[in-house]
Amino acid sequence: MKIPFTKMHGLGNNYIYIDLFHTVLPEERLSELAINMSNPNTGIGSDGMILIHPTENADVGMRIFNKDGSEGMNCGNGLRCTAKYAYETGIVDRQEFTIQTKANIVQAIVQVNDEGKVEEITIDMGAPILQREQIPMLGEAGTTVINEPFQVADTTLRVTAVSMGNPHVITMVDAIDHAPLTTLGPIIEKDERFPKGVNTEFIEVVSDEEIHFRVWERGSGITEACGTGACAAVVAATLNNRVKKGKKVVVHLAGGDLIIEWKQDGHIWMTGGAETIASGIYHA
Ligand SMILES: N[C@H](CCC[C@H](N)C(=O)O)C(=O)O
Repeated sequence: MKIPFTKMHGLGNNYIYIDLFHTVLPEERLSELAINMSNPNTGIGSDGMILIHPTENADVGMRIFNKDGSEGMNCGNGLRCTAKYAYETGIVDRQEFTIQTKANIVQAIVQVNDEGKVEEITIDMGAPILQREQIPMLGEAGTTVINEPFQVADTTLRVTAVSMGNPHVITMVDAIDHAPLTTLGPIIEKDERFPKGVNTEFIEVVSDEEIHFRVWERGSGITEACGTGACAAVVAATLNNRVKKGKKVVVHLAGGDLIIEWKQDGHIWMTGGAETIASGIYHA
């Protein structure tokens, strides 16, 4: 099977994009394709696969698969790349449009340069989900998880849990370069207290408008950036009274910066770039 693809990245968080407006893929092979295409040795190499697809519920739909073949519910960097692709290929003909994910429907706004190329994208990511059982995380239903002691390996972290449609658990550290990302990331990812797994973030809050951020992603391990994770990090820092609602926060991810604002209306807005790396034909 020959599959046209476009490889794109948002701050180094890179995926293989398949345009299902012009290509058909068998549903039963999607997980296998994500694993095989993501392999840097025998495939194209990426953090996973993203499908851009028609939907009656929005102008365009997006599905994300991690490199282990699991399907995620949402993807912030993927949304910015999907918005860029949809505008530049004419799937949409407006600079403001909607994108449906498995988690929700978001509003995208693209900034276009003189050559008709999308340079910057803002996504209204909607409101975060904070109820423990909706993260999901085990424990007393109806409660939130803010600065909660979390025993793991031989240490006790203080964690805050936030869902952006996908689960995130955030720990504030004093120095981001010493965050136990590679040691605790994979353990927390599979911890039974997170029945659907979890994306694990460590953040260093520099001021009420600046955060350093690193992530171990569910299903993909360490990535250069995680847009939903950056949103969850700003929510966590706000819930811990380290930043203020209604203020733009610069989140420094390994691959670059995102501007995140948790607005007074409860929605989170994410602004950042997206780049096209290459396109071609994958031989499945
Ligand atoms: N990198 C993505 C998140 C992927 C989430 C995925 N790892 C999962 O939830 O299983 C982002 O930019 O938001």
